[in-house]
Amino acid sequence: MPSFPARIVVEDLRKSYRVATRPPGSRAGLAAWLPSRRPWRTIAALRGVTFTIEPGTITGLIGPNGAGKSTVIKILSGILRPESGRVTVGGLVPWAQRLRHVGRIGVVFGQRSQLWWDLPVDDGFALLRDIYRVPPPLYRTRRTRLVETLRLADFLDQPVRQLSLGQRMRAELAAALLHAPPLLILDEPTIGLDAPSKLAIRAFIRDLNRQDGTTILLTTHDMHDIEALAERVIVIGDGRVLADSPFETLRATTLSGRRLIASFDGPPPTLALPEGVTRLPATGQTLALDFDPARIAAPDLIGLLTQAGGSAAPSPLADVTITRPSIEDVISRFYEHHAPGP
Ligand SMILES: Nc1ncnc2c1ncn2[C@@H]1O[C@H](COP(=O)(O)OP(=O)(O)OP(=O)(O)O)[C@@H](O)[C@H]1O
Repeated sequence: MPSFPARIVVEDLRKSYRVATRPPGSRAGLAAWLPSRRPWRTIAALRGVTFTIEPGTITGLIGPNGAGKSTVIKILSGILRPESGRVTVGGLVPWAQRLRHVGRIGVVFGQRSQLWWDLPVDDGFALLRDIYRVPPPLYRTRRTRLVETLRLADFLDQPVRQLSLGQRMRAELAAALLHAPPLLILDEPTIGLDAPSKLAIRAFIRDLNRQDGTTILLTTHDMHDIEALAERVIVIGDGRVLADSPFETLRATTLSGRRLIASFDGPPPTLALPEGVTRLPATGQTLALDFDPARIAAPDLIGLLTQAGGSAAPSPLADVTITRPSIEDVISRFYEHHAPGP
């Protein structure tokens, strides 16, 4: 069990990046190499982010590309220092008390390795044991358990660079957990993995949370990760928190809609859409509509399709399917709805 509660408190977090801009043209390009001549611009990555995460929970941090998720993760991991705002993780300020802090967290970046590329996996583990000063009895127990649950035995003696992506991800998880941290931060833990590997990683994360009470914070673009794991979802967009709710609330409020796909034997009709119905881009002889069944019943909507067409005879309706939107659809519409202003 974790030895201290990994409560995360983030208040009004702000962070900007200063980037050099390069005006077009080779002469301007050369001048841009001189620091004094270089034009700079500022990117506001976080514009006041606030949330609290309770120990023992699994929280998903989601948002479109460039929203600020990795910046939050890097600040929570102690890699980056914000411009302003307050952050404590289990009472420690990550960037100010970094050494103590990193001994209490595990971090896995799906796109980067914390293991040594040319070293066998097990040698990397031993190095991490020394770096984190893990007491030998704890190390032995943890290593044995992680090797077993993450099925590492077959490739412990192989250099990391020879591993498949799925094997490397499992080794990375073990590496992040050797020192038994009460908080595990995962940045895109299933990126690029095949379906069975994704399932295995999700099952491992869930068990870790249930059995050890480890607090989990993960970013992902894979909504199946969120559906399988996150009891709570924080949506970040344009450096701000757009939504923060239990996953079930997000599901109930946004997944109640239905999608109707109708195909016609000819051009689809032009419709005056009733309230609660939105037309989606569709091609050829197909019409796609999202509708709220509380406002218009499916048979009534189908009735409209068969009668529509103005003065011309409507194309005959060939087929109709009604589906629930996937969590991906819901989230991408949510992002569109909250798109940053100019
Ligand atoms: N080192 C950096 N230097 C300059 N700008 C940066 C840097 N890191 C991030 N940014 C900018 O800050 C903003 C937030 O980036 P961040 O990587 O936090 O987003 P993200 O939500 O993790 O995106 P993604 O889903 O694409 O990984 C973006 O506009 C990005 O271009």
